[in-house]
Amino acid sequence: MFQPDLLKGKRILVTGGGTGLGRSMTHRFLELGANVVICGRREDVLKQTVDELAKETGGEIEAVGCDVRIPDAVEAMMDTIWAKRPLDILVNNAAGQILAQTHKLSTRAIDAVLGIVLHGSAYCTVAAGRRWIDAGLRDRVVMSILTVSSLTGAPFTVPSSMAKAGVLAMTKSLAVEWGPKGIRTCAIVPGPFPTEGAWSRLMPKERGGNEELVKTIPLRRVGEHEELANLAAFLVSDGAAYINGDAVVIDGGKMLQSGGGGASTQAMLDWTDEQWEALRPKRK
Ligand SMILES: CCCCC/C=C/C(=O)SCCNC(=O)CCNC(=O)[C@H](O)C(C)(C)COP(=O)(O)OP(=O)(O)OC[C@H]1O[C@@H](n2cnc3c(N)ncnc32)[C@H](O)[C@@H]1OP(=O)(O)O
Ligand SMILES: NC(=O)C1=CN([C@@H]2O[C@H](COP(=O)(O)OP(=O)(O)OC[C@H]3O[C@@H](n4cnc5c(N)ncnc54)[C@H](OP(=O)(O)O)[C@@H]3O)[C@@H](O)[C@H]2O)C=CC1
Repeated sequence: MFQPDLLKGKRILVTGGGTGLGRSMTHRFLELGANVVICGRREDVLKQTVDELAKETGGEIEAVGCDVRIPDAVEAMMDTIWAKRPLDILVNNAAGQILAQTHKLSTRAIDAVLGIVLHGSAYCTVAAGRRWIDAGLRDRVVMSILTVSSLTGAPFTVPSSMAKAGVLAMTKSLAVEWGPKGIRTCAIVPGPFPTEGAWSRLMPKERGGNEELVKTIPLRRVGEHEELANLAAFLVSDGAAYINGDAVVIDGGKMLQSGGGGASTQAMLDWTDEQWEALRPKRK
C-alpha cells in the first residue's frame, strides 16, 4: 500500500505506544522505516512491546517510562529523547476512560482522565513544539488520537469527551499558530477498534457485546487496527504535508448513523419489508 521507506529517517514518539492502537501504529511506523520511541507508565509492558516489535519488524524502537500527567516527567522524557536525536513527529495517543454516571464521579476520577488526555497531550505537544521552535526545526508533525465523542459529546464518558474536545481545539489552534513555523497538526477520530484497554472499561457485557455494537455501524463491523495504522502512517508522512488542523474520522460511518434520525433511524433499520410496505398509500 505504501512505499516501504515512507517514514525512513523519521523519529516518532507514540505516547501510550505499549498497548492497543498505539502499539499497532508503532508496528506500522517501524515497518515503514521510522525510528519509534514509545512511552507509558508500566515499564514491564513497554519492555515487552519493544522486544516483540523489534523482533517482528527489525525496526529501531526504544521506550521511556513516563506518566504524561506529570510535567517534569514529560520534560525529562523529551530531554532523554532529544539527547539522541530530535523528534520529527509526536503522536498523542495515551488516554484514560471511565464509563460511569457523571453525577457520581469523584473529582479524582475527573482529574484522572483530564490529566492523561487533556493535560498530558498539552504537556507533550508544548514540550516538543518549544524544542522544535527554539532550534528552528521545520517539517514537524503533531498528530492526536481523538474519539467521536470529541465531536458529538457522549453520555457516561463525559471527562474523556471534554478532554478530547480540548485536544481537538489545540489541534486547530496550533495549526494556525505553528503552521508558519513549519509544524503541522492533525488528528484521527476513531470509531470502535477492539483493544483490551477500551473493551475492558467501556464494553461491559450489559452493553450487549460486539453484536449490538455493529448494528450501530453502517459497515456492520468494528475497525481493524491495520486500517487505523495505515491512516496514521499517511497523515504523519510527507505525503500529507498539506493537511493541517484537520481531524479525519475513521468509524465505518457510525457517527452519521447515530446522528440525524438517532434512535428512530436505528429502529427503522430493523423494520421488515412488510413494515415498509404498510406505509405506502393504498391505491383505490
Ligand atoms: C465502544 C468504543 C468506544 C471507544 C472510545 C474509547 C476511548 C478510549 O479512550 S479507550 C482507552 C482506554 N484505556 C485506558 O483507559 C487506559 C488508562 N486508564 C487508566 O489508567 C484508568 O482507567 C484511569 C483513567 C482510571 C486512571 O488510572 P489511575 O490514575 O490509576 O486512577 P485510579 O484507579 O486511582 O482512579 C482514579 C479515580 O477514578 C475513580 N474511578 C476509576 N474507575 C472508575 C469507574 N469505572 N467509575 C467511577 N469511578 C472510577 C477511582 O475510584 C478514583 O477515584 P477515588 O475513588 O475518588 O480516589
Ligand atoms: N479502542 C477504541 O475503540 C478507541 C480508542 N480511541 C483512542 O485510541 C487511543 C488508544 O486507545 P486504546 O489502544 O484503545 O487503549 P489502551 O488502553 O490500550 O491505550 C492507552 C495507552 O495509554 C497509556 N497511558 C495511560 N495513561 C497514561 C499516562 N498517564 N502516561 C502515559 N501513558 C499513559 C497506557 O499505558 P500505561 O497504562 O502503561 O500508562 C496505554 O498504553 C486513545 O487515545 C483512545 O482514546 C478512540 C476511539 C476508539
